[in-house]
Amino acid sequence: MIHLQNVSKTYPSNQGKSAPEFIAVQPSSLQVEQGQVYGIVGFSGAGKSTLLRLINLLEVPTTGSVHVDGQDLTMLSQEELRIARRSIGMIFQNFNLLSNKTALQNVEFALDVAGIDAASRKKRALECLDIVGLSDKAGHYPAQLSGGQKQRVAIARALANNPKVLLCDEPTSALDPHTTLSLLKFLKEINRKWKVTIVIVTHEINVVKYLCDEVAVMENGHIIETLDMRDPHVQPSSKLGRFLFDTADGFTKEADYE
Ligand SMILES: Nc1ncnc2c1ncn2[C@@H]1O[C@H](COP(=O)(O)OP(=O)(O)OP(=O)(O)O)[C@@H](O)[C@H]1O
Repeated sequence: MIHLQNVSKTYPSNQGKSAPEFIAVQPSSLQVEQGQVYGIVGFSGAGKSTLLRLINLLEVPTTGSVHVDGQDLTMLSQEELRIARRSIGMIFQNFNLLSNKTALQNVEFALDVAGIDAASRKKRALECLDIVGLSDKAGHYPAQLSGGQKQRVAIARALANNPKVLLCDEPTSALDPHTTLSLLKFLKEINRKWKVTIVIVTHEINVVKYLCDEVAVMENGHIIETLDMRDPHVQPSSKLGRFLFDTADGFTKEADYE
């Protein structure tokens, strides 16, 4: 479903033109099968979000190709890319809801962008709010919703166009443990019920253990190893992988890693 081949991302230095560029993602390859939940873990600044955003070309790769559902997104025109992106939903740590729109209008927005007419838009948006269990909050503004509810609206918006892929950028980082668990259960259900392929960036190894079929461990812009989480005897071979996985309570403290 997703195949990144030798993708890299370099940013110009903010220290002036003569300073060296910054390589956020070193040439990396990654393959995600249809229906998988794929995790990307690592410490802050490792390049996880950048790698995720390369999948829907929110970041244009400096090198390499990005195949999603059989199409090389780097070869598409802007209009073709706009259409291809309907198959790729995304949710963010801070929800990214429009504060001046209600829950319903936020979901409708994604359908509006996709050119769906007003009547069908409302019907589908209500359906999506129902899927996330928020029909009764359709008229509420983001400020009137809890963090977990906001993330559910964001998920409803991401699902509105029936995506094949859902990209999740630290979706539980702003949530308390109880809300996190209920959201993870919900993401699992979306994956199982609607066969949506999920890629999730997280720094919480518990999220990986609960949700992921496979995980890529990132350090300094490199994917240093990938692990099959379906294997009950899976053993990380990298120092960072062992540190992340062996932390007793599953939550990692970067300050403890040397
Ligand atoms: N637009 C940009 N311009 C310049 N540098 C950037 C840009 N976006 C990201 N970076 C840099 O690239 C590196 C990787 O960032 P990225 O957000 O991908 O890391 P991350 O692993 O997701 O970290 P976090 O968990 O803190 O979000 C960081 O050092 C960051 O400062």
